[in-house]
Parts: sequence; C-alpha cells; structure tokens
Amino acid sequence: MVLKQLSILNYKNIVQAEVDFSPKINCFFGKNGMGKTNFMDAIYYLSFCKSHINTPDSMIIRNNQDMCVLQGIYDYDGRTEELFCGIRHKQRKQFKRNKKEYGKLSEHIGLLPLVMISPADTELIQGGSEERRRFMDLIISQQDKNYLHALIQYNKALLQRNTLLKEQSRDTSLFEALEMQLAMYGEQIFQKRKLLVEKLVPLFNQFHQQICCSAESVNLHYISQLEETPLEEKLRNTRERDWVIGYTTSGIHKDELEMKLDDALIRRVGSQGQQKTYLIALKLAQYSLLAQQGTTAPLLLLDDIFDKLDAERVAQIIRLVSDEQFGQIFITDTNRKYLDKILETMNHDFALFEVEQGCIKPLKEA
Ligand SMILES: Nc1ncnc2c1ncn2[C@@H]1O[C@H](COP(=O)(O)OP(=O)(O)OP(=O)(O)O)[C@@H](O)[C@H]1O
Repeated sequence: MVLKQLSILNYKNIVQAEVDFSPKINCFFGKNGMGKTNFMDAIYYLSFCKSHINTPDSMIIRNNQDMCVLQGIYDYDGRTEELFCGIRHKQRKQFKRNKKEYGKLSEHIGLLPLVMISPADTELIQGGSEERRRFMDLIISQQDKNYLHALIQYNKALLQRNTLLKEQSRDTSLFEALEMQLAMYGEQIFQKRKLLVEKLVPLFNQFHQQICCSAESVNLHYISQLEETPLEEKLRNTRERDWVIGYTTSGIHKDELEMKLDDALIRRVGSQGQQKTYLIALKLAQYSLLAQQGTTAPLLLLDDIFDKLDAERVAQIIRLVSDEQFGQIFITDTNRKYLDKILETMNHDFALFEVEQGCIKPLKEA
C-alpha cells in the first residue's frame, strides 16, 4: 500500500499542506519544533483515527481554529482508497472512506496498516506493564476484530467485579457470573497474546542481530498467570484476598512482556542506544508480522530514530528498511546532511522535504 497524497488543514502547527509522496522513501528534515512529528502524526491519524501520542482531538486542531481536516489518497495495490477526516471542537469527528462515513470508527482500524517508530516508544521499555500490554493489544486488534471485542468485554466484567469488591459485596452468584465472563474472554486474550509473542520472538531476534551484529544478547518473554492455572479457578481462589484488597489481583490485566538484555531487565541495565536498538528491532518485527499476515505492505514511519545510535547501527537500519520487504517509508531527522547521506547510499526512488514553521516544502519530488 502506498500513500500517494496527503492534504492537511490545521493539524497542530501545520496550517495547510498538500504533499505528493514517493512510493518508497520520503525524508523530512527541519529544526526542532517545526512540525515533523506532527506531519507523521497526521499520517498515523488516518490509519488509527487517533494521534500516536494520544493527544485529545481538541488539542489536535490548530490553536484558535474551528476545525482540522485530513485527506489521504492511497494506492491499495491497484485500488484507490480515499480517506477523509474532519474534526471540529465538541462535535463527533467525521471519518469517511471513499466519501462514505463509517458507522463505527473500529470498522476502519486495520484497513491502512502502519507501524510508527518514534521517541515516544521509550515508554514501552520505561513505562509500566500496561504500556507493553497495549503494544500487544494494538498489534493483535489490527488483524483480529474478535480480539478487540474480547478485550472490551473483559474490561467491562473486570470493572464490575472491582466495583463489587469495593462495595464489599458478598453476592456469590454475581461474583461467579462475572468470573465466568472474565475467564472466557481472558482465556481468548491469553491465547492470542501468547501466539503473538511466539511469532514475534524469532523476527525480533533476527532484526536485533542484524542491527547490532550479534554484539548483544536480548530476550522477549510473555508472562501470564494463566500459564499456570485456568483463570476461573484462579479468580475463585483469590476472591477472599481480592475482597480484602478491594480489586482483582488475577487475570490478563496483570500480564507482562518482559524485555531483557542478557539476564537483566533492559530498562535497568540498557544504555540509551541499546534500549533504542531493542525498540527498533521490536517494531520492525511488528512490521514484518503485520506484512506477513495482512494483504498489503504496511507504511513505516521512522520519526527521529537515529539519535543516540552509532554510525554502524544507523547504517544497518537503513540497509534493512530499504529492503524490498518494507514498503513505503517516511523518515524524519533534524539534520539534512544526515538524510542526504542516507539517500546517497540507496538506489531507490525518494522524495525530500523541508519542514519549517508548519510548512512542508518539497526539495526533491518523487
Ligand atoms: N494544536 C496546536 N496548534 C498549534 N501548534 C501546535 C499545536 N499542537 C502542537 N503545536 C506545536 O507543534 C510544535 C511541535 O511540532 P513537532 O513535534 O512536530 O516538532 P518536530 O519538528 O518534530 O521537532 P523535534 O525535532 O524537536 O522533534 C510545537 O511548537 C507545538 O507548540
């Protein structure tokens, strides 16, 4: 899949833009705070109906403006897809595919597969376990509508059980009914997360090795209480303890995706460059999996990823992503010279843009 053209009106600091892209490599350079990330975020928005960093819609509209519009024209392996998104303050956002408005935004998720690697991803390593569960959920739900449904139902039942616990309820039949629900949906989620990590691990190891040439040994491990005991039994056994504590202590909401460098957690022992390498390998594995399971090559957005990496690792990453298996790529950096160097080394079709005060200026068009 290729994003051929993107039109923007009032997206964060971008006043207006109409940009045609190269089907392979698109580079954007500009000083800090000029709008490079905002531009990438606009592309992300059209795939996920939300901002990459979860900015509320009210803050996406450019300051002092009433509305923001995004329009993307995609070549979906020969078929044209036109996406329109209109956001107004205090109104339901409009999201249209080929001029037809979606009933539910969830119908759109997965249509335009995309992987973005950005500085915000450090949260995946540094943040709490909910960040890593969200990472797994995002990948699976792009491919599997039933997963999102199971997740919503699980969270509903969890909220209800936690309310009962807070109210110090002793209504056994209610607890049993909710635990049955939690077990049913929890088991589905557990199996799908487990399968995802099984598929991700070999890809992750391969990319990691390619980037750092075997200089480091890394691990990715899915940890769940459901591995040991079926959830319904576990919930029954911990009901008394949960009643004292006031919330549900067992379930897939306690799952962890453990990330290790040698035998220690990478967030504790990894240098910034090692953590970045880990994240990039993980995200490229996500890309590869999405590409294998889907019907089209996802878009790859690399926002300011080269900072803190040594020249060898940067060269390896560039070599990797210019490979055929990666489709259309968008790269940002603060340094033009740096991007020129990248472009010199490849014999692909590319476009180069300068981003200045929210304006996107083409310097070399595809
Ligand atoms: N709703 C908004 N209206 C106007 N400007 C906004 C809005 N939201 C964010 N901005 C501005 O966008 C700018 C940040 O742009 P962005 O994050 O895209 O920069 P960047 O070019 O990626 O910079 P860096 O190289 O530092 O990462 C900030 O100056 C911020 O004030």
